[in-house]
Amino acid sequence: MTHHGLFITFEGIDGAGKSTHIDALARAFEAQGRVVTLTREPGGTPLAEKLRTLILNDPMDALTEALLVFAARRDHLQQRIEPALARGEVVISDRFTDATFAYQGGGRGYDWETLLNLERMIQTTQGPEGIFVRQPDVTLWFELDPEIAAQRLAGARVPDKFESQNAAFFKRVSDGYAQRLQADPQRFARINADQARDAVWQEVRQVMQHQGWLA
Ligand SMILES: Nc1ncnc2c1ncn2[C@@H]1O[C@H](COP(=O)(O)OP(=O)(O)OP(=O)(O)O)[C@@H](O)[C@H]1O
Ligand SMILES: Cc1cn([C@H]2C[C@H](O)[C@@H](COP(=O)(O)O)O2)c(=O)[nH]c1=O
Repeated sequence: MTHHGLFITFEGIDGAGKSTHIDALARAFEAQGRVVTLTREPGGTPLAEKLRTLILNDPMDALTEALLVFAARRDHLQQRIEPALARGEVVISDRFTDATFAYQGGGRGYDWETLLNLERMIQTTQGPEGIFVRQPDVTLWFELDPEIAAQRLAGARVPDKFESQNAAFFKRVSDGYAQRLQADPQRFARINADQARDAVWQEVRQVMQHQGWLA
């Protein structure tokens, strides 16, 4: 049986609980016979993982950060995401371009229009139906109060450059996500991340069932 590729992204502030559910979603698709590519941004290819180390650890200005995340994304799209989608796989990515608008646009205050231009340039794809700008089929936005996310992360691991930002930064990141949702409401599903893990998982599952992708 041939399948259409599906591109699903998880988004939200650090500590919102995304990673907790990504594996479970992959297993649920596999149980239905789908091949899954699990990946993350920044990262997902050897080159993009090298850029990730720089992005998460080295101080740099907002434009440099934006250019590096888009460079990593271009490699990721070309080497992993597009080939997997062409094979009909389910691609699940822990973050994608909405994170750039949220963190570099919202958190850092970098120019939104420039990010839109970079998005168009980096995600332009040549497919059988012509040229288009690649976007996820569905984006799950894990919404959580920054104070609660910080409590969840406290002591869990050594914080990186982003995780050590204050609550005001994460409030701007959340506002950035909200702005992306407003611009493309059909693509987004809001997940109430301020619930027990099982209740969060039920919401994730329901979104997939609503799309007709999971039984
Ligand atoms: N629903 C929940 N209730 C309480 N704690 C949770 C819940 N979901 C996840 N956690 C815990 O919160 C912490 C952060 O979760 P997780 O790593 O999944 O978040 P994340 O969104 O992937 O973060 P990051 O983007 O920084 O990697 C972990 O210690 C995890 O066990
Ligand atoms: C894709 C992307 C990510 N970031 C930030 C957001 C997070 O703080 C880190 C990634 O860490 P995670 O534990 O894997 O969530 O990178 C960003 O600032 N811009 C981006 O485009």
